[in-house]
Amino acid sequence: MEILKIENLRAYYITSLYGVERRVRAVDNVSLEVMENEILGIAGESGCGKSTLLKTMIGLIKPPLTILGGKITYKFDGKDIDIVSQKEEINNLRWKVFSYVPQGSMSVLNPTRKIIKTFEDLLKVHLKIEGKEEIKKLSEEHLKALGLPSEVLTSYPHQLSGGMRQRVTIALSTLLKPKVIIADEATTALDVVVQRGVIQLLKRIQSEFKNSIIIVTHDMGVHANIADRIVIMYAGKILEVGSAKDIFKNPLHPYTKYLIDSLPKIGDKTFKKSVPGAPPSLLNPPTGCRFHPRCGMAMEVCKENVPALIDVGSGHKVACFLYSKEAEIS
Ligand SMILES: Nc1ncnc2c1ncn2[C@@H]1O[C@H](COP(=O)(O)OP(=O)(O)OP(=O)(O)O)[C@@H](O)[C@H]1O
Repeated sequence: MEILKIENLRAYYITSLYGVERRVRAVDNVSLEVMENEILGIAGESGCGKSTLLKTMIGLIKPPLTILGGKITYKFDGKDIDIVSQKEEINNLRWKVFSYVPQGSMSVLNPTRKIIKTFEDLLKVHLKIEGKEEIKKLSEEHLKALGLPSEVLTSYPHQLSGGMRQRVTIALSTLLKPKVIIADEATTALDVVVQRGVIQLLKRIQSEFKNSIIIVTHDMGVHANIADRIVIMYAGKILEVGSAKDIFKNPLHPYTKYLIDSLPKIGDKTFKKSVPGAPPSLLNPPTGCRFHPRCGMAMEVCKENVPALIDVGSGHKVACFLYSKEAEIS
């Protein structure tokens, strides 16, 4: 069963300079389902719209970011809540239904307060728990369940290592047992050993609480380690979705093939080809398939029509005219 459904979402940054309107088409007609009890990875190069897609999922929609169409529906307690048309519901959903782990842990933890204070705020506001002893007990139990030392509660953020701070941030975001955890580049800027600790923590949370985790990173190595399914984004669109096994063993879209082929393999000393050309500007993206100017397989149709994202079997979806003639309806 799906817990979150995104349908035909268009989220643009609309600005105006000297009376001239600029539209950055960061998320352009994107549809996606997040299933219960899965780790979904969202991959793609810098600027392709990954963070914008996450922002819309958590209802962080402030100008210049504007939703021009589509739905973002959370399903819980037998209800469907579309946070585009029911913005006022976002505060009821945050922390309990979804929580967000942002890129830098220091932006969540107050540097002037001990960690326990941040746990306390969350428990007081959302669960109306006031007793200091009960707050301490619940916080300690939660950290213990996640294999983290409870001593961190009496520390200030600067007394912890970057990796521990990130893990504490993740622990905080799971304190109220949300059904969906949305993590933006949670492992970026951490060294590989610390990165492994964070990945293990996310996996442990998922197996413990059976919730869904959405993890955004450009690092395909992290996706290989953690994701059940992977979404490949390019220039504001989804080009491919599939199980991690399908994406790594049987990538279909020429762009995904480049991404996978460029990954280093032990013992393989062959030259790795990078994707030719540069990512397009989302102010004025190419017509047709947005990848066609960089694609070695491009055909005439790719220049004019936008390929629809089609299921080619077992939930493996691809938007490419090599696999289906169906074009997107705009
Ligand atoms: N506040 C903003 N105003 C205008 N354009 C923006 C704004 N924020 C992001 N963009 C543009 O939207 C597009 C998508 O950006 P986004 O941050 O979603 O990409 P990303 O894939 O998450 O990249 P990264 O991995 O570098 O964070 C980019 O072209 C970016 O320049």
